[in-house]
Amino acid sequence: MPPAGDTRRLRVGLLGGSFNPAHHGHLLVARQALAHLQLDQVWLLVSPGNPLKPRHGMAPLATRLAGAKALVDGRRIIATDIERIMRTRYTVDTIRGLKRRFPRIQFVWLMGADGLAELPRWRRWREVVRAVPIAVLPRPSYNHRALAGRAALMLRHDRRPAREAPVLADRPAPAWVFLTAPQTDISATKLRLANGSSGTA
Ligand SMILES: Nc1ncnc2c1ncn2[C@@H]1O[C@H](COP(=O)(O)OP(=O)(O)OP(=O)(O)O)[C@@H](O)[C@H]1O
Ligand SMILES: O=C(O)c1ccc[n+]([C@@H]2O[C@H](COP(=O)([O-])O)[C@@H](O)[C@H]2O)c1
Repeated sequence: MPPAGDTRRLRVGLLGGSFNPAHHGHLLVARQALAHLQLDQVWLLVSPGNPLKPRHGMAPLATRLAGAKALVDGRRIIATDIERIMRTRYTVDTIRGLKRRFPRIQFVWLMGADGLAELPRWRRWREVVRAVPIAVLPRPSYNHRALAGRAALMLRHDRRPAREAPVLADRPAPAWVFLTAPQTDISATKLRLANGSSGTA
């Protein structure tokens, strides 16, 4: 948190996800974002239901939220089901709702490289990009696909070098960076398979 008397606006990174279940890859991404982007907090937005993912195998929101809360410190990294409260599922609506509720916070959208590769499938994705700066975290086996994909190509003029990450939150959107950072190939899919669980247990 900024020191008392500091009038600098709070900088918050938003890591949206299913968290089915939450894992140490999420924690790594959140910690890297805090450090590289000089954020005050990261909020894990536990989704009521990713519009592109099947409902089958998706654990209840309360279970996924509890798992995410158990993983984080609840101070600089917090887990929230604010999308349930705002009744939003599409990111374009979530960001609009958050900016309305928290007009003084500077938000940055965070996602792994798989998110950048998938971005053109999101509802009104160009609007998302115009609404908030974006930081993409590297993820094994997705990085090349993401940087060679349609979103990266269409947004190439808005890409900022990774060394500008510390001021990304101050930049008007559209602006995005692809961070260089240590990577882990952990995924919720792998954990579900290892647990022999469909996610509903
Ligand atoms: N190992 C990882 N490295 C980088 N980013 C990650 C990693 N795991 C998850 N993320 C990012 O965290 C966000 C939420 O991910 P999500 O909850 O879907 O986890 P997941 O492991 O990708 O799940 P699943 O395997 O079920 O698709 C996404 O932006 C995703 O790219
Ligand atoms: O807005 C969309 O159309 C959209 C489509 C797919 C995924 N998202 C968001 O992307 C984030 C990552 O989702 P997930 O399930 O892959 O962890 C999460 O916040 C989702 O709500 C958003």
